[in-house]
Amino acid sequence: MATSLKSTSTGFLQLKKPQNPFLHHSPSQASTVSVKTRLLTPMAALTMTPTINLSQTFTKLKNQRKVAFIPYITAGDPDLSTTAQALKVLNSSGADVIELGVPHSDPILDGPVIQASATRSLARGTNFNSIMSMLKDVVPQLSCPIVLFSYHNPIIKHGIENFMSTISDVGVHGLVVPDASFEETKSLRKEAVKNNVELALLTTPTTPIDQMKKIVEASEGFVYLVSTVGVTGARESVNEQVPRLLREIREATTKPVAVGFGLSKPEHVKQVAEWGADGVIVGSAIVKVLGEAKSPKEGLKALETFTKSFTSALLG
Ligand SMILES: O=P(O)(O)OC[C@@H](O)[C@@H](O)c1c[nH]c2ccccc12
Repeated sequence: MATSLKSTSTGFLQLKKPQNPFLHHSPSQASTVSVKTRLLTPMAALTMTPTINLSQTFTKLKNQRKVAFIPYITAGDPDLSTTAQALKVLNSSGADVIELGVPHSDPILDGPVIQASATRSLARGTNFNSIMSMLKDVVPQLSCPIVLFSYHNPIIKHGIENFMSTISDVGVHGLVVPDASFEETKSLRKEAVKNNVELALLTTPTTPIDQMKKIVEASEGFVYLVSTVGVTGARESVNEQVPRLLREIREATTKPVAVGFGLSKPEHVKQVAEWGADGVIVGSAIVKVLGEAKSPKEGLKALETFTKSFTSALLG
């Protein structure tokens, strides 16, 4: 039985477990880099599209009065080469930020769809290093920032400094560590900041107000509002508490707020956008379409159609 999310020091704690970059350049540096590249190797300049970071992305969208569409997929499901193509399909279908999950053997915050996805990916032999080499190749072809999702344990095993410099070097802009306690996020944030990686934190419907204020104060890039208690997974409807939760967060911070958990239909994301969210996150429903298709080719085709149903709902 998957563990449900409960509020704790960080934002949320699993019942089972008692605790809850991008060598990205600032625009001026980016233009320097692209100018240098253009002078040296014109072809490289064609693929070098220095993306902006999370905060800048949300500011750009706010100026355009747009709500960010943020899909989540598991790296390596059904395989890493399909993930590389899926990232490009998501980007070209209108994703504004992409969440990419590092598959974990014990994804206790995830529902059955993402748990199955992680299992398929791990069975293919996906690991942190193979994901990084895929990203090194693909990120320069994307115009939207990547937020890596990793459980806490693998980061500690890898070494926080090494983990942060590696993800920054391949062009990852943001990081979410959903099972890190608030205390644990402090050491993560220290290394993330050094590597220009924005560490986004999560708050839930059961996070005490004072704790939520600490979380939104420390969160970088955006605040992840988990819309409902429980684990990830498509729900029939969106929690009616979201407007109140958004109001409470808005009183505590001007940072952008993206809402996730359970959103699985275009009308869900439209509703959450109308409630004033700066971004909407869809994971399980997207993972299912891509990972459970009869073939990778069919999965990618279905992914494009499904993604466009969300992005057009947000434009409507
Ligand atoms: O799958 P859903 O219900 O659409 O929720 C988004 C979620 O999948 C994604 O943001 C995510 C994947 N794994 C997580 C673990 C914890 C919190 C969030 C996540």
